[in-house]
Amino acid sequence: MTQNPAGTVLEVRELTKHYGGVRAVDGVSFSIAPGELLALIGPNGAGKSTCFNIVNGQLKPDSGTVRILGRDVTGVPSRRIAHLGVGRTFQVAAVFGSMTALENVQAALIAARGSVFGFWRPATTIARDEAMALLEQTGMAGEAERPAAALAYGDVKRLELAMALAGDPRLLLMDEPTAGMAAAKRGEMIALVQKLTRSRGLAVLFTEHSMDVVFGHADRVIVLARGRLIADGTVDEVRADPRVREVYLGGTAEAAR
Ligand SMILES: Nc1ncnc2c1ncn2[C@@H]1O[C@H](COP(=O)(O)OP(=O)(O)OP(=O)(O)O)[C@@H](O)[C@H]1O
Repeated sequence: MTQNPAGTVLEVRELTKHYGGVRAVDGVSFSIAPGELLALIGPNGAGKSTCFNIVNGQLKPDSGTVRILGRDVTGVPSRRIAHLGVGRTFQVAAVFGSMTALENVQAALIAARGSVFGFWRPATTIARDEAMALLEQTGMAGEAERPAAALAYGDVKRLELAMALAGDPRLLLMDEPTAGMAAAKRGEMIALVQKLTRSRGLAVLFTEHSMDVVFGHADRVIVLARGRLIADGTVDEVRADPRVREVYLGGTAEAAR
């Protein structure tokens, strides 16, 4: 098992959440260091969403702790977690369709900064250069002036990533970042996330169903099965783990390839 005792950004300890008799999450512990891209995987019903939603503050655990940058945020609501150095992207992209890509990122920067921008400045000039820089980093500079509603699906996901970076997060939580994308685009998207993880020293936790995405790009993989953490290691370690092969061979054989 791989451990990250030093410089931990996210530390999850003994998380448990039951629904009646169902142990959705059962004593799960893991951590993420800066510059690390960590995939959370597992078969259907394994507890991924429950675990992810406890970390992002949407759900309260029955027991256990979530620490972000050393601070106990267990049960702190998502809107407050966002102000503690955490960025998020969603399965269903959350952008304003009638606004341009640039305006969407400007709005995200304004939301992240609160009132630090002077009220006398016209809205269109606020944080324009920073917003453009984020669009450049996500390969979206060429689409800056297009309304978000007119963007291709993959570009909306890139825009959402640019917006999630607006608060200059240390931890990025991505719920199925490649959901709904064609195979080739999935690889491009996660390669971009991988590059940003390195260049910004981000800690990234992402859930993912595509094993090509996970095994091609994650630094570490944690595997849930029936609420329990059954593996935590590098791609090679996890792929070779007999328990992982067993749970996936019961459903899809893809993970064992
Ligand atoms: N609100 C709820 N009420 C009752 N049971 C729930 C609730 N949410 C999740 N569960 C149960 O908890 C278990 C874990 O569900 P969860 O959605 O976290 O798994 P998952 O790994 O994200 O699954 P999937 O890949 O299918 O999205 C499942 O047995 C599910 O039926």
